[in-house]
Amino acid sequence: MTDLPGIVITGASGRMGRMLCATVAASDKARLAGAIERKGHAWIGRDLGEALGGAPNGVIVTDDPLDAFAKAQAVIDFTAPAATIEFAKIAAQARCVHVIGTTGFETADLDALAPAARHAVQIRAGNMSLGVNLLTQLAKKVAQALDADWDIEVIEAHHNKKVDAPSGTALMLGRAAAEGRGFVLEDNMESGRHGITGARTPGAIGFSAIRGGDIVGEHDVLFATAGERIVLRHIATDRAIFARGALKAALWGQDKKPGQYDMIDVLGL
Ligand SMILES: NC(=O)C1=CN([C@@H]2O[C@H](COP(=O)(O)OP(=O)(O)OC[C@H]3O[C@@H](n4cnc5c(N)ncnc54)[C@H](O)[C@@H]3O)[C@@H](O)[C@H]2O)C=CC1
Ligand SMILES: O=C(O)C1=N[C@H](C(=O)O)C[C@H](O)C1
Repeated sequence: MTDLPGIVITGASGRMGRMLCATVAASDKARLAGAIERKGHAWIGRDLGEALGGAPNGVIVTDDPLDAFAKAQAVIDFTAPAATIEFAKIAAQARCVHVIGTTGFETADLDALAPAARHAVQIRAGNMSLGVNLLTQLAKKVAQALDADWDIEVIEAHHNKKVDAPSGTALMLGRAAAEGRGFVLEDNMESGRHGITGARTPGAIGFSAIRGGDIVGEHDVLFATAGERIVLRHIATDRAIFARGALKAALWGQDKKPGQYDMIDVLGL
């Protein structure tokens, strides 16, 4: 046992869970304190290191988050909205920093997350990478600088197992552009065009989603007007960028007051 902050990974067997376990285990600033999977999962009761295909590491995968969170200082959670809402309540009880990478929340889900942040630090972002968070700032600036006759479209591409659309990142970029234009995204967004849609709604921010193969995550913010276009683009080729950002957030949150934060706060952008 060391004095390093202990971190629990939820959804440890998932695409991001595996990457997070490896990132925390390799860090000299944190220790891997626990691994959670859903009830009935084949990894429950197994040594995490062995389940990941390597040497035993002494971390036993559990479906009991309260016991695991109580022995840790932070939880990194890339799972699913319903699971994350439950983890938020338990992180608040255990006074653990809760880093939320999960996407696909409805408005009611976000409302359900809020009370837990009265007791614990909650850091949530649809994308934990430095590049995307920087791009949100650029999207806001460009949207602010251009006239309303520049149409804004967000185009995203992901692997064929992704369950939510638009992606959390696309929504972050769309929200930033809407903020630059001085409106709330939900008041003027268009997604899933199909059939006789009619002409584009002036001023709306449009969303398109591509799903295929093993694409890690690609996002364009397109600004288009008569005679010219600007494209802001981010391409993720390695999930390690998200895991590194999440670990940074977990460490950053250690001395912060309870409340809701995002990666702009963590990165100081
Ligand atoms: N914010 C960011 O930077 C990023 C966010 N994501 C988001 O993270 C989430 C997970 O993505 P992936 O790892 O690709 O999905 P995945 O499906 O590979 O993994 C999800 C894991 O969560 C586990 N899980 C689900 N319910 C659970 C519960 N109640 N208790 C414990 N474990 C539970 C599943 O068993 C699975 O192992 C998605 O919402 C995705 O959009 C993904 C990459 C980056
Ligand atoms: O599900 C994914 O894979 C990803 N999800 C996040 C999102 O919804 O934007 C971040 C990244 O693009 C990968």
